[in-house]
Amino acid sequence: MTVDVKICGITDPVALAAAHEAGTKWAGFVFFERSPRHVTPGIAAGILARQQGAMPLAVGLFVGAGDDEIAATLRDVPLDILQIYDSLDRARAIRTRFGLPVWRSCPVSTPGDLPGATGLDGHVIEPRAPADAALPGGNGETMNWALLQDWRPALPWMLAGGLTPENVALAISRTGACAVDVSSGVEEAPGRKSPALIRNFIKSANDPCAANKK
Ligand SMILES: O=C(O)c1ccccc1N[C@@H]1O[C@H](COP(=O)(O)O)[C@@H](O)[C@H]1O
Repeated sequence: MTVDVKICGITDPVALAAAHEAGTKWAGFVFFERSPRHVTPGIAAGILARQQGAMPLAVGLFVGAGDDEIAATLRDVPLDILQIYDSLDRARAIRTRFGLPVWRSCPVSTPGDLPGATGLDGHVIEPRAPADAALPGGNGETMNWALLQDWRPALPWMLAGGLTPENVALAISRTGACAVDVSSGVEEAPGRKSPALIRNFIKSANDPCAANKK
């Protein structure tokens, strides 16, 4: 079984090329100004334009964004999927308005937080950020994987939160995730992706024995 990987918070063409060559399925661009990985639509469009030939699916990450902001971004950037940090109703409205697949980020701290059949296209399952955190995600915090043990997901989902080349295989074996999402765990500094860490992460995610090597 191949585990699909999303490398989130791409800020330069070298990182996108490294992620693509290593086999990532999705490349995420963060359109949230408070993030150290924030890119403008112009920067994201420029990075995508530099990538020749085949390329990962482009995911745009939005936090509490209005329709005008999303529409303006889509005018410049050929996004394939929208990753939304907002209420379920708002995520559904965005899906209807823009006609693109929508993945909703779901902060999980109890089993009751796990989503059912929402009518969206998928969910990103991640830890609930502390109330005083500057960002709702991308904080390098790991969630309690045991919460997912008896969950029967109704839609595609990916596991996120504090994943690294060192712990991703264990996370997959504990949760049964078929897709994983990483941002800070493949960086050499906030907002600066490391091609070597990206390669190691994707390799570990697909090495069934890596969880036993720790
Ligand atoms: O990456 C960011 O800067 C970010 C900002 C605001 C919301 C979400 C963000 N990232 C997402 O958070 C999770 C986990 O990230 P990490 O691996 O723990 O750093 C992931 O879904 C990112 O896409």
